[in-house]
Parts: sequence; C-alpha cells; structure tokens
Amino acid sequence: MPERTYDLVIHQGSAVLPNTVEVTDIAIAKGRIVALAPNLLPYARRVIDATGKVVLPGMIDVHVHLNEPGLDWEGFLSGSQALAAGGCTTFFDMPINGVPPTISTACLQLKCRCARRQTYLDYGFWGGLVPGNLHELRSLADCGVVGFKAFMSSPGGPSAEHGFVAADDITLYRGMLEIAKTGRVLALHAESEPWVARLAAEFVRNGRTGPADYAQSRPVLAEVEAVERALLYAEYTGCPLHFVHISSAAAVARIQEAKRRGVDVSVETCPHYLALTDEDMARLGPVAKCAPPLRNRREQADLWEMVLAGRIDIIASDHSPCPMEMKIHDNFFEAWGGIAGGQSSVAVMVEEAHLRRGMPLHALARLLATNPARRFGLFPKKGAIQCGADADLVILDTNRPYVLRPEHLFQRHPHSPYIGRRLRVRVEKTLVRGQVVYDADRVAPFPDEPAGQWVKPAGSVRKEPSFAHGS
Ligand SMILES: NC(=O)NC(NC(N)=O)C(=O)[O-]
Ligand SMILES: [Zn+2]
Ligand SMILES: [Zn+2]
Repeated sequence: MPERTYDLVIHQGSAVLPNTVEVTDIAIAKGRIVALAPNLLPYARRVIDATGKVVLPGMIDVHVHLNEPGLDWEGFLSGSQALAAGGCTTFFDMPINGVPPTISTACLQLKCRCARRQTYLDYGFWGGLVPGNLHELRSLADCGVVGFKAFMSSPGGPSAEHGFVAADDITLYRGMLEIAKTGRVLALHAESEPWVARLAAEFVRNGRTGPADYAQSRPVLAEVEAVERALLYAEYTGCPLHFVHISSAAAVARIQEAKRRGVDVSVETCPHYLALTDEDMARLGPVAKCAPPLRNRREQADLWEMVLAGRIDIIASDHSPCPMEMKIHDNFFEAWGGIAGGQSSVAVMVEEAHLRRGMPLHALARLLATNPARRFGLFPKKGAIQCGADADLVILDTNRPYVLRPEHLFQRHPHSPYIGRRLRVRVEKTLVRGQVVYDADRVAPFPDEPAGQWVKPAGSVRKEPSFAHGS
C-alpha cells in the first residue's frame, strides 16, 4: 500500500463544488475531505463508485420538528433516519412540539439526553423565546443552542400548555435585545396574530372551514406585516434575524430592502412552497396544511423568481410531523398545521430547481448546505465539498425515476404531500463525517449504531456579507 492512503475514495462522481461541478475523486481520511483530484483509487482502502452520479454536500436542514421528548409524533431515531434517507447530514431541531419545549437549560438537557445515541445525523438545537423566559436566553446560548425561535402568531400544539406561546411585541423586542448580546440569531415564524386569529374566528363562525377558507385566513398581508414589524425591531435592537418558511415574494422583497439598509437578516423558504400550491392543498387535504399556507400559482411563480435571483438564503424542510389521525379532519382549521416532508427536500429541490428550471447545482448547494453552515457558525467545517471539511455527502442517482410511495418513508407516521409524486432524483447514499449513514441499496439501509454528534456554533454568528447587505 503506498505511503499515502485514504480511508475512502468516492470515485468519479459529478462533485458539486463551491463554484462548479467537476467529475473527480473525493478522498476522505479521518472523516474529512482531504483531496479532490482524479485517479486517487490506488491510495484508497475503500471505494464507493459514484460514476454517473451527482455528489452534493449533505443538506443542513435548519428547520425540523422531531418532537421529542414527550410525544410519539416523530423522535430522533425515525426522524434522523428519514432525513438521512433524504440526503440530509445535519439538522437543527426546533424548540416547539416537544414536551417540554426547549425554553430553559433544564429542558435542553432533557432534549440532549433523548438525542444522544439515537440520532444518525449531526444535530443542533434551537432554544425558544417565549413570554417569561428572557432570563434563560443567555444560559441557553452558553449551552450552545444554534439560535432562538419565536412565533409572532399562536403556534398551537402541545407545547402551548408548557409555555410555548406566541411572543407579544414587548417580549419580542426585549428578547431581541438579550439575544443580540449573545451573538446568536433569532428565527421567527412571521405571521400577524391579530390578522390570522380574527380571520380564522370569523370563518369558523360562518361555517367556512374548507382548505380555501384556511388559506384565505392567513393572507400574504399577515406575513408581510409581521416581517416588517420584526425588521423594525431588529433595526432598533441590532438582533440578527432569520425568517423561517417565508411563503411570499412580497415578504422576501421587504427582507431584501432591509439587507440593503444593513440589517443582519436571512430568509428561508421550504420546498413545499415551491413544489405545491393551494390547488394541491385542496386536492390532498390536510396532509398539505401548513402555516403560512401553500400559496396560489402566481405567488409560487413570484417566489421562484426570488429563488433563482439569489434572494433566498436557505431552503429548509419545516418537517412538522404528527400522527395520521391529526391530519384527518373535515374542518381544515382543526387539522394539525405542519407538512412532514423532511425526507424529500433534496429530491424535490434538485428536480424542481435544477432539472426543471436549470438552476446550477452549485447555486442550489448554497441554499441547502453552504448558507445554513455560514449563517449558523458551522462553516467551513460543514457546508461544502472542499478539503478540510467534514465528509458530509449525498450521492444522488438522477437516472432512475420513481413514484414516491408511503413504504419509501422512514418517518414514524408516513404521510407526506409528495406521496404519488414522480421524481427523477433518488438518494443512493448519505455519508456523515465519511461514514455511510444511509445506503438505499442495502436491505438494512442504516448502520447498527446511530453516531450523530451535537454541533454547536463556533462563537457567535458573524455578520456575513451575503446576509447583511443584499446578495
Ligand atoms: N408547531 C409547529 O410545528 N408549527 C410549524 N408548522 C407549520 N409551519 O405549519 C411551524 O413551523 O410553524
Ligand atoms: Zn413556523
Ligand atoms: Zn416549523
């Protein structure tokens, strides 16, 4: 064996590098990428042949709800298996829907105990900002939460009785002042509570409880109003902001203007706003219910323009699962609001953005991996295929079309709005720090022992040019 040897070589895949796609060998040693060059096979202890396949940096999904401890709605084991099978290599678990929610260091400790040795992927945790927990924020930051999450509209769900309710304006403002001191980011569910609560109450009172009524009860205006209010507070407090699951181009435009004013803000949207519309929600029913709701074709086209123009920073799944029965309601307002599509983000986005709309793969990789890593302090350790980075990779086969079926899903409750969808992008293998954590072609697709690690932001989140001054 020559003196220079690699633990593993991913051979001859189309590797999606930071600014280009190149057919090359990827050499891995001790969990990290150590060489990108042709003809590295002679130095390999093990080889994965990726000829004809695409090799992306693994998705860093910054927005998932695995709902542990306390609920059987998902869990770290099934949730991380589903995300691994979907080409994700790191995820951030949201503070809401678990019982108790992550609004104190004691709750964070419980969360960590659940995740340890149960999680196939690397993971981070969001802390929560809620009325009455401002005194917890500093210690949560010191414990290594990636940032904080607050709702401007009522989140509902089981966490409400454990303190996770919407942040009123004063809580939001004072919370931003505290969070600004920690150097972390505040992520916001931006919908105006006065608007959505009043319209929902009116529609339900008038017996208007179908999918279209639900969509009309959460108009784009409710999102834009909340975004503008939060941006105003961010300008006053200097708190870095991240808007989660933005559904409208109008909101993106406001965020873009704020970036140009120097506000440190990033914006996320989800595959479901780009691949599905309100017509799909009417056809599929509550399995496609989320908040903000799926929008109409015009709104979706405008949002795509924002994505393709580089105005969106991050794509995240907002995987928000629940037992099947919570998605079966005649009254749309009573069904659980959350789409459980975490296993389909990479396949849907490569299909829709790259194969259908021609978005370069390296630009898409920025949305799925590089920008999340940069925004939350994991770059350059994670987020790109480059020497020195963790070998967090996903190998895609784009030549074996299939129709997604429930039996393909590894999440605990196999409902998803993508079931029945024809896809050309299949996740073949997912690697975390050079270890195969998912292999589609093996009878047992996951290794015996989950070995995911808790990842914490390196210091505080720096103000990245691409987030602060418009990109
Ligand atoms: N409690 C939730 O999981 N809510 C989530 N559900 C959605 N988006 O429909 C969210 O992110 O707001
Ligand atoms: Zn939300
Ligand atoms: Zn969410």
